[in-house]
Amino acid sequence: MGYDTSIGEEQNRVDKVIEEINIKEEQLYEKAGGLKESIIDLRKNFWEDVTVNLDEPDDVIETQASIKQQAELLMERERFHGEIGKELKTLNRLKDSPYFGRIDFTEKPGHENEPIYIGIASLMDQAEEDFLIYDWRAPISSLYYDFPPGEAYYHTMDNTISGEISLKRQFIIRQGQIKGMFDTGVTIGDKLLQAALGNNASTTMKSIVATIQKEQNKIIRNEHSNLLVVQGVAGSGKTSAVLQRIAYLLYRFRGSLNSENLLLFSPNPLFSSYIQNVLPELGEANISQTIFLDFLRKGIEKEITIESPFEQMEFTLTCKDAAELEIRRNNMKLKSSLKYKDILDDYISSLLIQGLCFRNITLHNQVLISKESISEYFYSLDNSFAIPNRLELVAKWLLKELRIHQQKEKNKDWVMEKVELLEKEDFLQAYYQNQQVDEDDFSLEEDILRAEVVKRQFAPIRKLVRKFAFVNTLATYRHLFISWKPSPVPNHWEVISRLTVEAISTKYLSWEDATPYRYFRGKLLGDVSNRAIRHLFIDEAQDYTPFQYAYIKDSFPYTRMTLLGDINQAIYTYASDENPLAPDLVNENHERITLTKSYRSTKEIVEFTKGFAPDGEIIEPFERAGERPKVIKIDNHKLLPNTITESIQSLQEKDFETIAIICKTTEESKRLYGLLKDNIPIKQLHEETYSFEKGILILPVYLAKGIEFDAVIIPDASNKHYNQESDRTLFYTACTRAMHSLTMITENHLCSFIEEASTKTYELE
Ligand SMILES: Nc1ncnc2c1ncn2[C@@H]1O[C@H](COP(=O)(O)OP(=O)(O)OP(=O)(O)O)[C@@H](O)[C@H]1O
Repeated sequence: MGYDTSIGEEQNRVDKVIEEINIKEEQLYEKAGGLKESIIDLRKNFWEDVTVNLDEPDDVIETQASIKQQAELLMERERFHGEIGKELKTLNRLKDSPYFGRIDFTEKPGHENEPIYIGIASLMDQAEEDFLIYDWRAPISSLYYDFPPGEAYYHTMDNTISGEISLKRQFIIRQGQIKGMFDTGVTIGDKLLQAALGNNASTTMKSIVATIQKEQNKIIRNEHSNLLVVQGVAGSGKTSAVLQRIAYLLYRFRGSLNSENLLLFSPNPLFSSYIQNVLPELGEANISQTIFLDFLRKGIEKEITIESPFEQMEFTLTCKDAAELEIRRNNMKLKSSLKYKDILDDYISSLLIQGLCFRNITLHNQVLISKESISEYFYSLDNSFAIPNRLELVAKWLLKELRIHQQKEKNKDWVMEKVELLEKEDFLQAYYQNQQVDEDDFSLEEDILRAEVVKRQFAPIRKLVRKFAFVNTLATYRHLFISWKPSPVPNHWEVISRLTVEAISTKYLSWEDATPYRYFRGKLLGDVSNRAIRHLFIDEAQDYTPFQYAYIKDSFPYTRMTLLGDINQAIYTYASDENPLAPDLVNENHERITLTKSYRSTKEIVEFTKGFAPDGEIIEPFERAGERPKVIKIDNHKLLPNTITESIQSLQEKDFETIAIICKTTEESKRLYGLLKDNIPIKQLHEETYSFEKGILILPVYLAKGIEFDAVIIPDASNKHYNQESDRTLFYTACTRAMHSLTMITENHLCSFIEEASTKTYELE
């Protein structure tokens, strides 16, 4: 029998739990206070408590040990202080809302029926015997997510425990008061989910712990897959699930895994800030996030300009010159492919014998060591050694040569000029560093100062040599298109070569060349694989080309990966029609989870977008009602600003707070912004926008990836604007950003995608 308690009794329990929390909090404050004083004391008296004696070697060792011991003590206390702070924060959160779920579970056979309350963290009673609250990530809590009332089981580390759930209850508790309580039936009762999804959009993503769905729970709790691939339709909770997964892994492997071991690749800076609250809300530290462009940038010379994926997209969507576009597309297609990786590998092998380009080593524009002599030295070394190993030997040789040059330079005139420019402190430092100087011997003094000046001039050169800066990787890459012929020669190789050489000559890398170049550079200079990152999460994985994905795998060979994406939203299809989510491309061992239910948008919006989604038949809407999407036809483009303004007014009357005008390109978004900005308070979002406020926003679709808004207006849904098959995923992505309302405006003809949707699924005005 379950404890079918009434709301009054449940509130009593909440009050009691809060009392316990208060007591715990008090105790922690006391501990923290005492600890803080002891840390301050320790810091103050650090040197007094250390035995310092440097007379004999043994004493030195003892002194070192004593310092180390004292430092460790301090660090340990500080760490403990940090942990208390974290615990206090969690208690504070629990005080507001101690839990969101309860299940009454009877373990078979003949066990007692036990109510289990689930919240964002565990809490024990004062005797440390019973759990007042179970962490949502505890093994037993999975019952709440995986089963309706009835037979159920969960896995512990080494066992499976079966039993029966007699009650399943959801709570909404705010400021310690129960605001809602629902007993759920056979389906996880989604009153709570209904309520959560019906809310207005927020400018930062929220955690979904209270309403995780069974399929999402599989993603969150997956522990054994080295590669987990999630294909989930728009709004199916991929991003939400991956963030809860991170929190789960940090909890499950606490002690051996921390936030520095995890890395998330996100689609744009706006998205990064959009999700930044979720982990702290769950009491976990944020993990590192980066956009792929920034990740590449770190390994490419600073003086090279790299095109961003958005610039590439903007070019493709706005280029009016068909021939130029064709060449560029061919370039993208080749350089996105694994075939191109093979070409690079062949070229790299050929460089073992000849062709590597070097740079002169110069001082004040005078060549000290010429590139020809570096090349000669390099190619005199045993060619069975890998290139990076040979470069290591070249660097050693160069450093030795530089020492000889340094000696020679010392007596030149320019050195004396620089000596005179030395600052007083530098002067003294150089002078006294050399203690055996005879103070009356001026020639020795000059010698020391000259040596100091030359050493300083050579220091940056030596540093660059250690970094192999004497190898000109960009020129070597360029030569691939000038003096080398791949075999077999790929289609359009000649025009592709011309295009690439032209760009590289101005130190510009197109987005399609950025990853291949980074890969190439790594192979020449010797990339060390990243061992610190134990889990890598790639959101919007469908937007990575096969080459990029192969490069990522190469860079993180020991890392577990979770790829999340949606083939329907593959907006870079013009560059590559293969993507890393496609089953035939992921040929290594992996586990695949498919999410088909869409939670973000109302049923009406999902029914409409399903009509033209590339893989539409599998999309299921969540039962949340709203108005049908609206298509407004105008006869003249001059009416557009007014039509948009009127739509916004009517949306605001319905209390929608975040209204996004989603354009196809930045060009369109700039133009429209110009037309609207004097009439309505509107914010334009661009590639460098890092956060946004509620209100009226205008942005291109590729920056809206992963984000959602109360209402979306598509200002030009005509067949002139969305006219290519490759526009389908763009249009689908734009429409699926809407939670509650979708409006499309078109002059003349509707785009073919709308026409593919059943006319019953939208309203035509
Ligand atoms: N189990 C859930 N409980 C509550 N809300 C949920 C749940 N799953 C998804 N949502 C909500 O649905 C919306 C979409 O989720 P999310 O952004 O994670 O989906 P996605 O699959 O990454 O979408 P897209 O691919 O379209 O960017 C969010 O508002 C999220 O909070």
